[in-house]
Amino acid sequence: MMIDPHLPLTDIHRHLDGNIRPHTILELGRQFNLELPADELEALRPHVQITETAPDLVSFLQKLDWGVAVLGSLDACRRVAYENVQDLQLAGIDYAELRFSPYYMAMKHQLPVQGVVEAVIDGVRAGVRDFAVEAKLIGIMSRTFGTDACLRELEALLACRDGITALDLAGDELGFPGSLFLDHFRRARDAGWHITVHAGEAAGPESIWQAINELGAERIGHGVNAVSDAKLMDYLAEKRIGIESCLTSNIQTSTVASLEHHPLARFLRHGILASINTDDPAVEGIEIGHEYQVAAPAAGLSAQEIRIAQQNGLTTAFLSEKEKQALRDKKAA
Ligand SMILES: O=c1[nH]cnc2c1ncn2[C@@H]1O[C@H](CO)[C@@H](O)[C@H]1O
Ligand SMILES: [Zn+2]
Repeated sequence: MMIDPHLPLTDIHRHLDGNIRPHTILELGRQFNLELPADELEALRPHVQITETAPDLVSFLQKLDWGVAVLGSLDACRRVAYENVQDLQLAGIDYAELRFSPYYMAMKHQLPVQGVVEAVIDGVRAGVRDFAVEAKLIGIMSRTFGTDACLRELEALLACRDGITALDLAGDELGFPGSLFLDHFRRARDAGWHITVHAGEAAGPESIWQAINELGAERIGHGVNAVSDAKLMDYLAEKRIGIESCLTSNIQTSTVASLEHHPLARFLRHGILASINTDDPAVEGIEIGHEYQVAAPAAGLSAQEIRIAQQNGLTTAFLSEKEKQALRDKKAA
């Protein structure tokens, strides 16, 4: 029993556009008359789910493409957002930060980017009402499509700034370094948003320093390559910068060779506020329970360390102290 039932279970690194159900991909494909690589579930699965380790991050990310390719209308975006909240309930998650890239979702069918943001906010709001879980939204800029596309999605997100809690940067970290996005993040900070950045996943520790010092990151997505920089390890602990670890994802992207080599246990033993999260559950074919029950023990975490990681998820969540306490009280009862 690796999940403490008396503590809130969180998932603070979870892409809603990386968690589109294969069954929904089939249905939307039919609805919009789209050519899919297969027309039944088992044959579709290898096209939308990782079946063997991808050689690198960018190859892994291609598996997300069919999910967004079937988003033929804003209603489809709303549906996918709504189903994502139902998935939280099914997984036993009490609180999640769901992240999404509106430009990536809009791209294939040239949907209005701001319309996508509104549809996602709407779908999540309906889901939270119907499924009795808590969720907040993080806007993603997909660096892979360049600085101009990122500006477009930033502006669409800013138009709905009250429905969004934080800004993130995801996609091809090696091809598009954080230094290209200084102005984008200045505007996000001015809007009063929290900041988290995918860093130190494909690139080295310098990318993590850059995210903290130049982009204003309060948390780091993945951050695996921090282990090679002792000063950075100290800094992360001292400044209480959260590391959003995603164990299975890091194996599937070939970021880490195997779970026993994953740095999460070293982060925790160093006093870093690292947490356990899914990343892209439908694409990975896992859920949060698997990360706690199977992946974390395989990564060398003791039961007590897993419990600390569970606490760290709430500690580093983009919530007020009052909101965190309300979640704790609900579980302790
Ligand atoms: O593990 C990851 N590392 C970096 N970027 C990611 C990861 N998973 C998904 N995305 C990126 O996030 C956006 C969709 O939310 C897309 O840009 C996708 O490529
Ligand atoms: Zn991610």
